Amino acid sequence: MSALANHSFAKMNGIGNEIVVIDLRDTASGITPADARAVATPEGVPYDQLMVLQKPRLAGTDAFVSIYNNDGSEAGACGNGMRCVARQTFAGGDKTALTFETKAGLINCWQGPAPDLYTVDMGTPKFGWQDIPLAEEFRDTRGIELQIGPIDAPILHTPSVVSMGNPHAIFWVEDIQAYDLEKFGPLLENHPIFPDRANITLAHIVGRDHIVMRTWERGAGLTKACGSAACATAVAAARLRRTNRTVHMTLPGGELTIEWRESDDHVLMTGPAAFEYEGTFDPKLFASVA
Ligand SMILES: N[C@H](CCC[C@H](N)C(=O)O)C(=O)O
Repeated sequence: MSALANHSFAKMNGIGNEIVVIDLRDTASGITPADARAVATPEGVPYDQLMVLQKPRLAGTDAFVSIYNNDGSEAGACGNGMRCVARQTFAGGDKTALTFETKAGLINCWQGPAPDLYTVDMGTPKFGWQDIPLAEEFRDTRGIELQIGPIDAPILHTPSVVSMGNPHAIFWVEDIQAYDLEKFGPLLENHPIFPDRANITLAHIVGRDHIVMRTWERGAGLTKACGSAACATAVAAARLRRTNRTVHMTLPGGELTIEWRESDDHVLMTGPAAFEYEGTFDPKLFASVA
C-alpha cells in the first residue's frame, strides 16, 4: 500500500502555482511516480507540483525534498514549491533558517524580508549544453533556432537556455500573450533538442529591473507561476546585459523578486507562500497503484 494512504498533506500555492506538501520524515518511505499521478487525479488533490519531505540524508539539513510534477515526472527544482515547504517547516518549529537537500543540491531558505515573504537560495545557474541538457548536435547554444507552427504563425526563435537544476528555454518577445503557449508549449517541451524535455517561458523585458513572463511547465503544463523559470529568466536577461542583476518579475499569478548575487553567482528568489487547507489522503486513491 502507498506510503500516502491515510497520510496528511497541506494544499498550498506559490503565487498561484498549485502545490501539495507532504511530510514523510516520520517514516522511512518515499513515494513513486504512480503515487504522484494518483494524487493529481480529480478524486485526489489536483496540483502542479508535489513536494515530499523525507528524512534528512545529509548532516545539517532539515529534510531531503523530492519534487514531482503532476504527470509523475521528478524535477530537480521548484522555486514556488520550496517557499511553500519553507513556510510549512518554519510554522512547525522555531528556526529562522532552513536547509533542504534536493536532487539538484542544497537549498537554503529564510523568512523575510517581510513577515509574509520567504527567500530561497536557488543555487547557481548552469549554461552548458550538458547541464541543460541539450542534444549534442545543439551543443552550440547560441545557434538554437526553433520554428513552431505554420510558416505564417509567429516564429519563436533563439531562446536563452538555463538550468536552475531543471531545464529552461526562454523566448524573448514583445507581447507574451501573442503566442498560443497551450499549443506551442508541448511541442517545444518535447522538442528533440531537449532530451530531458524543458520548461518553456515567454518573457518581455519591460525595463532594466522588470520582466513580465508566463511559462508552459515540463510535466505540468500552463501554470500561473514557475519560480525556477523566473530565476532562469532573470539570469538570462542579466547575462544578455538587458537588465540589472536584481529584477522584479511579474507572472500571471503574482510577483517575485530575483537577485543573481554578484558575489557568488547564487540566485535568490523572494515571494509569498499561501496555505490553503490540510487533509488526509483517501487510501482508495492508491488502490490501483502497484
Ligand atoms: N515543471 C518543473 C518543476 C516545477 C517548477 C516550478 N513550478 C517552480 O516553481 O520552479 C520541471 O519539471 O522542471
